[in-house]
Amino acid sequence: MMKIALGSDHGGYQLKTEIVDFLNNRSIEVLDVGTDSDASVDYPDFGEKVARLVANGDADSGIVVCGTGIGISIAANKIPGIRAALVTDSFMARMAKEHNNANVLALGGRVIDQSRACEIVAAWLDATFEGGRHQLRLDKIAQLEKAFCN
Ligand SMILES: O=C[C@H](O)[C@H](O)[C@H](O)COP(=O)(O)O
Repeated sequence: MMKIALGSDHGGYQLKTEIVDFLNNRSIEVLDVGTDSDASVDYPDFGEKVARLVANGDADSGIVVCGTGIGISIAANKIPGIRAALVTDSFMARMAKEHNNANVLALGGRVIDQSRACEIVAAWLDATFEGGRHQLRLDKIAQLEKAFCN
């Protein structure tokens, strides 16, 4: 069964609960790292938790949500091996997988509604990485990571 790590701050909490239901309906196992309420928390803590689960192979991929999706995607992208993509529509979601092989999807709980979020998650899950020229570009990103992270 596919496993997805899911995390948010308070700005993404409500949308996260709706995504949990959507994933459960698709028989996907959800590793929910929190947050668990609307109380104010710091998005880097949850971006890190999701990214670590994906980077170490405990989850197949991840979804992170904050108010805009910006801060939590920046945080997740600091973990080596993570390609977090902030998307706002299903075309971007499909491209994030087909071209960028994004292993973390970032969403804005104050930007998109539940139905848009579900369309986006479905488009990302159902797409397939195309490889080829796109793999060469991902290899360049991996080289950048090697050069600047130790
Ligand atoms: O990129 C950051 C996120 O959008 C946060 O969810 C946002 O900055 C939180 O703002 P506040 O603390 O004012 O609720």
